[in-house]
Amino acid sequence: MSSGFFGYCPNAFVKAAQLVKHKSIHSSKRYVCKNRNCWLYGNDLYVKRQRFTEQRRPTGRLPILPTRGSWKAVTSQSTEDGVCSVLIIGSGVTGSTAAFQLAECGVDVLVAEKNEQVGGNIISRKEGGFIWEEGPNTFQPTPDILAMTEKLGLVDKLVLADSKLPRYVFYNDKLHKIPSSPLEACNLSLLSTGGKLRALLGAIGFAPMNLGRKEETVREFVTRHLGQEVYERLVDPFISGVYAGDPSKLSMKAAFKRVQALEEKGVTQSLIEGAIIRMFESKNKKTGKKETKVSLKVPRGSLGSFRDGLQMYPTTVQSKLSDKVKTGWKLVRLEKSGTGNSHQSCGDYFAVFEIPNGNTKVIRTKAVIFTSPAYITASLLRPFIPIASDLLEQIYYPCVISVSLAYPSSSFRFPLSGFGHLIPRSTKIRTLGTIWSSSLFPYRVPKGYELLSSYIGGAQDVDIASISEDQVVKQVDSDIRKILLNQDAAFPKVLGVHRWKKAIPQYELGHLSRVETIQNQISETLPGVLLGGNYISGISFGDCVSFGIQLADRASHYIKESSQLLSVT
Ligand SMILES: Cc1cc2nc3c(=O)[nH]c(=O)nc-3n(C[C@H](O)[C@H](O)[C@H](O)COP(=O)(O)OP(=O)(O)OC[C@H]3O[C@@H](n4cnc5c(N)ncnc54)[C@H](O)[C@@H]3O)c2cc1C
Ligand SMILES: C=Cc1c2[nH]c(c1C)Cc1[nH]c(c(CCC(=O)O)c1C)Cc1[nH]c(c(C)c1CCC(=O)O)Cc1[nH]c(c(C)c1C=C)C2
Repeated sequence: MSSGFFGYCPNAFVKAAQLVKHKSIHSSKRYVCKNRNCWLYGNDLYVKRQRFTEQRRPTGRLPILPTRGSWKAVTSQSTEDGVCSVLIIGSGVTGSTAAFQLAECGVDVLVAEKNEQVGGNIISRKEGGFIWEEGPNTFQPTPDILAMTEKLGLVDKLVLADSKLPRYVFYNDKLHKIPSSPLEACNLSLLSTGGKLRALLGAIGFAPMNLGRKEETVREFVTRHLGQEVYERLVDPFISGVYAGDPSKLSMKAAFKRVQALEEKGVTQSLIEGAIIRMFESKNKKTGKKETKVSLKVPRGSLGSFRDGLQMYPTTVQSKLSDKVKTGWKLVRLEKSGTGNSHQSCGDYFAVFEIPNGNTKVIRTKAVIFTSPAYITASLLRPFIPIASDLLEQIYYPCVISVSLAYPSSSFRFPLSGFGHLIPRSTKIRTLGTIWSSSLFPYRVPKGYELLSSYIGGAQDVDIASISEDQVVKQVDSDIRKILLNQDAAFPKVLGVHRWKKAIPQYELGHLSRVETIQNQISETLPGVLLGGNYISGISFGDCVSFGIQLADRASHYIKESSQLLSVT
């Protein structure tokens, strides 16, 4: 036994050994130590040490008499308050999509959401003639989103922003238009002549090879192909505007499958350059996937939302599924019924919830879809898959704060027309970027106002987490003044400040193999448990919709197969 093994729980090992030896525990039950850092399950002891869990079999010298001490049995295999075929944890875009699809196929589904409102990351607000978003702002209307829009009866609520609205990068005290084609890239004011030549060299094939074919960060990949300037002035701000991330930590392969795939297929470098430019229009388009057939057509490249904001999507699912969506239900524990070989058993699960009035509800279900963030799913599944839970916990979510401000139109140096601007981290401006929301959707502001949605924080500014709301607003306002406003512009109306303590999962080096290991352990240990959410599917709204549809498909197959198995045996 190594010293310090027990971390926070001295004597846990001895106590556990006593319990096992003297058979004062039941092997199919789970026991948790008072401080919740150690637990016993199936005769094995698990001890949590910082971010890792060690698994030990308590054997050896067993002194003194058995005592339950600070250990408590937590496997109640309680009688249930309700039953469903598929339980979905979380009502964000992934959970809402999966739930609606399953209900459409006649599967008995139940959604449990810990918050009082559905939507997860999606929060749309409406007040005083303004409509604004505190989470995602727009989506690229993929065939799956359009198909769901039709099925949900939301076609007349779909709003589209002009696809031609340019994106800008603020660099050297000027706004520079991002090119939307390789031709426009030649006239790009953002790059110096040297920077353009370096990118051109890469484009015609003079880029060093990735010797050893190691997994590259976004920074390594881009500087290798296109040079430092393209990286610093174009790709670093793009990464802010999608991941709020650090390009020297993100995995190229995981974050931008499509661009990396071009190189792996041996496609010429110039295509890589073109693809990087197109990242700004359409990132991560899936290849080889059967396209969903949809009658609703929209102009290519347009950006979508719904009349009162993106939250109309989950609230419409909620109203269609009525009492099958439970808000204020927080899953606190999952229990597995039955013992025996988990590969063969299609045993049920008991899900234990805390509900608003301080009571508990227990739901029995055949399958569970977890769409909760990785770190929450880790804590819920730790008793069954401790190693995979450690991997889930390693997925980093930085803090991002969204700040929605309204200024009189007269405050601006020029008429606002564009998607918004992003700011490279090499400048001294702290805000990551600002969406010119009233330019995208003019009906969302009262006449005479402009609405700006800014984002601050992210993986390269971890100190933001400890800054007060007032300071954040002052910082964002002062950054906007440097870029868009007249000197005498009045202080804005502050519509909303939302601190996303854990905003967006970062697809760092090793992400894809981490997810593969997690998925393998789940399918080996927990039949009928499926994982979804933006740390697996891809982070965009569209990725989550598509993955929600796939999850529904897999869950309904599982239900069919397991009921066939039961009728045969
Ligand atoms: C600030 C910000 C801006 C963004 N901008 C864009 C954008 O413009 N365009 C775009 O395409 N994407 C954008 N995204 C990304 C996109 O919004 C997300 O990837 C997507 O909304 C995630 O959906 P989800 O369903 O996977 O997860 P979530 O929205 O995180 O949903 C998970 C749900 O699980 C619930 N839950 C957690 N624990 C429990 C529990 N124990 N019991 C019950 N329920 C539980 C949570 O309350 C939550 O509702 C943005 C994200 C953020 C944070
Ligand atoms: C500055 C912070 C952020 C802004 N948006 C996000 C963050 C972290 C999150 C985000 N934005 C988009 C996506 C979906 C990505 C996808 O795969 O489609 C996510 C997760 C969309 C997006 N936003 C911008 C771009 C270039 C994209 C990709 C595709 C598209 O064009 O729609 C640009 C952008 N984002 C933000 C700003 C201020 C900005 C400015 C140009 C905010």
